[in-house]
Amino acid sequence: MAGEHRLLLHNARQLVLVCTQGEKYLLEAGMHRLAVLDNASVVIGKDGYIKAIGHADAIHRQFSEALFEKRIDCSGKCILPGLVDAHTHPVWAGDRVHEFAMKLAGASYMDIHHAGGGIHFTVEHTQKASEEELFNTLKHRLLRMLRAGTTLVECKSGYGLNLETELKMLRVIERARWLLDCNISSTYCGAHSVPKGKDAIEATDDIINNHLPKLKELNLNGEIHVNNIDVFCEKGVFDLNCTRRILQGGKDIGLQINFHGDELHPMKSAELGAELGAQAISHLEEISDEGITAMAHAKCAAILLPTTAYMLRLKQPRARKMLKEGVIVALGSDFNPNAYCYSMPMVMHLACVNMKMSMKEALAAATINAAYALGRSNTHGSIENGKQGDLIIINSSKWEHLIYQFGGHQELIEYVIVKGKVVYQNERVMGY
Ligand SMILES: N=CN[C@@H](CCC(=O)O)C(=O)O
Ligand SMILES: [Zn+2]
Repeated sequence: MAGEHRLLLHNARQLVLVCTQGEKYLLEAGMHRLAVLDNASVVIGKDGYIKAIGHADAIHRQFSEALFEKRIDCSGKCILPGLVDAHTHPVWAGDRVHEFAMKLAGASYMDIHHAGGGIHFTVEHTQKASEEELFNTLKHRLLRMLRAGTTLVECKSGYGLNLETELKMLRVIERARWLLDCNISSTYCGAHSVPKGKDAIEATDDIINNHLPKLKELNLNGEIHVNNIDVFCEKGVFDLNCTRRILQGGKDIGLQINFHGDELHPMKSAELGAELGAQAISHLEEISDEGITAMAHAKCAAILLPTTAYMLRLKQPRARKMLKEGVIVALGSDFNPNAYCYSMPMVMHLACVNMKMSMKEALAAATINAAYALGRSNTHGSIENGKQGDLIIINSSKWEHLIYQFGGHQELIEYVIVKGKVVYQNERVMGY
């Protein structure tokens, strides 16, 4: 096929498509059939979208007359879809390494929270930080995620709690959306904690009467583009009733519901999310059997966060039961000052070891299903014709090494490509 194209990736040992029929998500059986082509090539057009996928010889013949801005020889290597991180809190100031020490010494997450630390500590520092400072740290964090293979990431606000700081955080996320290479799904999380000086009902009223109307106005005039609404539905934070009011208010202004639920205590968050038509619920360590059934019927994705369960020594979410019952299981890093991990390859490894998922399941959960959780699986999460050309190339002849080599992604990932453009190429130590 003659003409000009942006990128040819040719002769990969394995090309991991994930799926081939435009599936919006994969359930357990579909995850087990994860689509992989041997000795294959991919073409990405000038518009950044995938134009052709096939066996290397066939693509070579089909495109023998074509011009490419760039060609990459992938012999002996694997191509995978860019990873999707469905849950992060990347905008904040002030680290919490001192709290890590407290937790190692036996303090629980809620002990620290109720003593005024945890989210409150981060809120204090984030309220004082300038927009510039927050943007610079966000940029640095998103670049680290990109180097670990993440090309679509959900970014939450939630360390402002007051309208002014929540908007500051959302503007910072908006700036990153325009200036940086990775794709962003933006989440308003003003109900991440009850602000000091208010109770949960007063905070809920403030969100509904003041925050949401302002978000609606700014979304309509294009100043920001918020995609999702989030609440921390937890004992001692926002109860089921406050959560319901806030999420319904967000849905009424056109936001997708994607919230924290059933993490530390059973709250019936899963049942509520299914009833409200939530796109996704995160954590779910304490989900009930009825909640699992309800989420499966509602096609509400479960975003499981292996780093948090590991770091806080919580019981693991019941991934196997969720998969068996037909829940759409996705993964996220939960990057935040409590769970400081950028790396989806490490998240997949933890999901396999601690949640008993297979490597195929973990990859599907970190690609097509994570994209579904963000409402983006029509354009992201698999390598299929017409989808955005977001890919990673790893220096291994078996794709599973990306999960198997715990912490090895920095050496393994050789290229990260967004819309057919190389946005990261691993540096080589010269002379070796
Ligand atoms: N659980 C609530 N939110 C975050 C933690 C935020 C924080 O501790 O700063 C989470 O998903 O793990
Ligand atoms: Zn979170």
